[in-house]
Amino acid sequence: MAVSDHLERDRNHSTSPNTYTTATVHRKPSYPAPAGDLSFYRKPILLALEDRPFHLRCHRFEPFNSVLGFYTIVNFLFFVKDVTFGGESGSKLVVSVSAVTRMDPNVEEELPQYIHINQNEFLIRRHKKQKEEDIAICECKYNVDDPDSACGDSCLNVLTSTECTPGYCPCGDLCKNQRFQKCEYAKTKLFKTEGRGWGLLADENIKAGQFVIEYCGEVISWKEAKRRSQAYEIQGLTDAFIICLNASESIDATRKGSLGRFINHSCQPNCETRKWNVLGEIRVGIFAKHDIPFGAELAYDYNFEWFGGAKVRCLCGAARCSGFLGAKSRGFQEDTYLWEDDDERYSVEKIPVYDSAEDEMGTEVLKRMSLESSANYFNGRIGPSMDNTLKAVQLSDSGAFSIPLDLAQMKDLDVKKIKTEVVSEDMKLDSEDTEQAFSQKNAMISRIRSNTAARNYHLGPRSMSTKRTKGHRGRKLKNLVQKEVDVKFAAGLLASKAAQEEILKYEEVKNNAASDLDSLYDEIRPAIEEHERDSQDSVSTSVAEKWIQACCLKLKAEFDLYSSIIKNVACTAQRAKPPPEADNGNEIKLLTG
Ligand SMILES: C[S@@+](CC[C@H](N)C(=O)[O-])C[C@H]1O[C@@H](n2cnc3c(N)ncnc32)[C@H](O)[C@@H]1O
Repeated sequence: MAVSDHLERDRNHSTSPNTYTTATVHRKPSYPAPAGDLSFYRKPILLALEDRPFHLRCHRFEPFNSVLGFYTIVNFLFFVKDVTFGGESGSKLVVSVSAVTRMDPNVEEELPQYIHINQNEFLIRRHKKQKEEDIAICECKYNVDDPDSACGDSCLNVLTSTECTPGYCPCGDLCKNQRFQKCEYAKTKLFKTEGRGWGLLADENIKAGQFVIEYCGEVISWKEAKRRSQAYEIQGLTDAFIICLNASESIDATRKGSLGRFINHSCQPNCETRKWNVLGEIRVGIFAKHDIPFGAELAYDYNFEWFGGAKVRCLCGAARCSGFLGAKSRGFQEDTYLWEDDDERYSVEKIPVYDSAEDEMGTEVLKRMSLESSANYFNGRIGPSMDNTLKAVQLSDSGAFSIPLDLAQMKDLDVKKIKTEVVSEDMKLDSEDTEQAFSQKNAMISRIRSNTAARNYHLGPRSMSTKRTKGHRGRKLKNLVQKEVDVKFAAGLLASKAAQEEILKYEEVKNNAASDLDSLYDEIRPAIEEHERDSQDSVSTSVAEKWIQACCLKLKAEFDLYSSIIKNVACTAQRAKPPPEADNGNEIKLLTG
C-alpha cells in the first residue's frame, strides 16, 4: 500500500499533487538523543511522494540538530536528513526527509541507529564525473503502443546493465532505464525478525527481475573496510553491513545506508545483488530472483558479498543452509579452512562467535534448524554418546554442510578431549592433535565446497600450506603431504664450504620470493575475490601480471635451490661423519614432512 493511501491529502498547503499532511508524530525513536519538545511537528506537515525526498514544514524554530533523525508517523518510518530555514519570517523550517517505509505497528523496539541516504557517499574520492564520450546512448524509439519500447528489456543499455543518462536518452523523460537514479524501489516494510534482527518485507507483490532497492552506504577503500570491520567487531557490533563494491572498494552501510541494509541473508534467497553502471559509477542493486508475494521477507545470499569479520551462524532456516553467513566467501574460507581435497574444503570453526541479535544457542529457531539439517543431511551426530568422536559423512551435493550439533550436549562437551574423525568417500583423517583447533568451548567441523574457479588461482601461500601441514602432518590426505626439504641439514652433509654457502644463499632467495608472494597476496586479494564472485569484472592485467611474476619468481627460486642441493649432494664430497641426529639407518634424511 502506498504512503499516499494512508495520508490525508492537504489541499490547503499543497503546492504540488504529491504533498500530503499527516496525523501526529508518534515518537522520535533514535539518533540523535530525542528532542524534548516535538510539539512543533503538529500539523501542518507536508510530505511528498514516498520514494522522493519530501518536506516537513514546521512553525516553530528548533535547534537543527534536535530535528535530525528517525520519526514514525502513523506507522511510517522516515528520516529527517536536513533542515534549513524556510522563509523570511525566521519562524519556519524546511525539513528534508527521505526513506519512507511502513513500520510494523506492533514493534515497540527502538529503531536502528543509522543515517539514511539514497545515494552512495564517497569518502576516499569524489563521485566520478562521466565524460561525454563515455555516455552510452541506446537506440530505443518510443512507440505509444508499446510502453516497453522506452528502454525496456531490449534496450542496449539495459542489456549491458548500464542506466541511461538523462538528457542523452532518445526516450527522454519516458526512459524506464533510470531506476537507480530515480529511486524506483519496490514497496517494502521494516519488521523485526525472530533472532535475525530487523528485516525487510515485500509490501506489494514484486515481479521476477524487479529492482527492489539499492544497497547504499559509504564507499570506502578495501583497507578501510577491513579496518572498520575489525573496529566494529571490537565495539561489539554483531550486525555486519559492509559489502564489496569492486576490486578495491567496499560499501559500508553501518553508519549511513538505505533500507537495503536491512535485507537479511538466506541460503535459498528470493533476491540477488546485481551491479549496474550508473552515470559512470558502479552501484549495487537488489533484484527479485523470482516473483515475490506481498508479505514475504526479502533476502539475498550474502556469500559473495560477505566481507568477512565475525562468524555469524545462519538462521535462515533453508533446507540447504550452509551454516554460517558468508560461508562460501573466500574471506570466510581463508579464515577457517583446515585442509582441502579436490573440490572440497574442510574447515574447523569455533562457534558461535556470534549468533545474530540477542539470540542464544538454545533458541527454538536454532534447535529446529539443527534438527532439520540433521534429518536432511547427516548420518552422523555429535555428543558424548559417540565417545567424543565427531563423525561427518559426505552427503548429497548440497554444496556445504555442517555437522549437526546437539546443542544441549555440545554445551557440556569437554572439547579438550575431542578427537576428530572425518570420513568421506575417498579420505579418512584421524586427528588427535586438534586440541588447539578446538580450544573454544563450542567447536564444529564443516565442509565447504570450494569455488573451483577461485581455487584455480591457487590463492596464496597461506591458504595452501601453513594451516594444513601443521596440524595434520603424516596423515593419509590426498594432495596434502607436502615434503619439505631440510636445507640446513642437506648443506650440513657437504664437505665443501662453498657448496654449503651456495645452497644457503639459494634458500634465502627462495624465502624472500615466498614472502614477496605473501605480501602481494594481501594486495591483490580484493581483485581476485571480485573476479571470482562477479563475472562482470575481471582482474586487471597489471594485477594478474604482478601475481604471475611473483609466482614465477618463487618457482624459479625453488627450482634453483633444489637443483643446487641435488647438484652438490651428487657431485661434491660429503662430510665423513653425518650429524648424529641425521643418522637414520643408511638412509640420507633430506626430507621432512
Ligand atoms: C546487513 S544486516 C541485515 C539487517 C540486520 N538484521 C539488522 O537488524 O540490522 C546483516 C546482519 O543481520 C544478521 N543476519 C542477516 N541474515 C541472517 C541470517 N540468515 N541468520 C542470522 N543472522 C542474520 C547478522 O547479524 C548480519 O550480520
